[in-house]
Amino acid sequence: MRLELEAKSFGPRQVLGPLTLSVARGERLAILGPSGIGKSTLLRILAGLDAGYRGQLDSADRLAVVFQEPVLLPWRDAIANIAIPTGRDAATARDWLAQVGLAGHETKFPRQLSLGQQRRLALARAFAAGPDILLMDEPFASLDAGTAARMLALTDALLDRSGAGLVLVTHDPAEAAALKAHALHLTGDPARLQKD
Ligand SMILES: Nc1ncnc2c1ncn2[C@@H]1O[C@H](COP(=O)(O)OP(=O)(O)OP(=O)(O)O)[C@@H](O)[C@H]1O
Repeated sequence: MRLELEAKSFGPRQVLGPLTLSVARGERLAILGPSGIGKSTLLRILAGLDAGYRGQLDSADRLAVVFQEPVLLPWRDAIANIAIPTGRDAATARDWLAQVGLAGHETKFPRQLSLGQQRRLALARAFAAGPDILLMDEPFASLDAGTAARMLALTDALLDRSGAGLVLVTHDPAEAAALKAHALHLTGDPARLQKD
């Protein structure tokens, strides 16, 4: 996918652009920058969730998005949380749960899972959709160090296995390094992308 962003504004205030970003299967990018610079805004544009900008987004790729909040179906168990949004059957959903270390939790509801487990469920759902490109917005924030490290390793392994590309939004350069992602920095006002 490729984004040529001339400008993104909220009211009179331009927050982003001009900037260009492209990513393909097998490539990993991390978008770094301080709070409020426009990282989430950029990711939402890439995900097609915000069409209010000047520029062009070209994407024939299948995308999956992982947000900081796991955004699960509260009244459905873990299997249904994968099967319903992705259209996969229960056996496939079960297999994905096992791959993210959630075997034995198949019939639990999201509220019966810890935040780390909910995040892994959201990760399994994203990969179950078979994306070409995975878009992630701070998915490792507010986890304890051990849980975050395990989830980073899991994400790395699933990206390797699936061949999916990655755009990771984070304020933490260590996460970019752990995922072997090429780091791009948002800087300035309005913010533009700068290579390492
Ligand atoms: N819906 C909106 N309406 C008006 N301003 C907005 C809106 N969404 C974001 N902004 C502003 O745009 C700028 C970029 O916000 P954004 O959430 O993309 O930053 P961020 O880098 O993701 O920050 P954080 O790391 O804290 O999540 C901020 O100044 C924010 O206040």
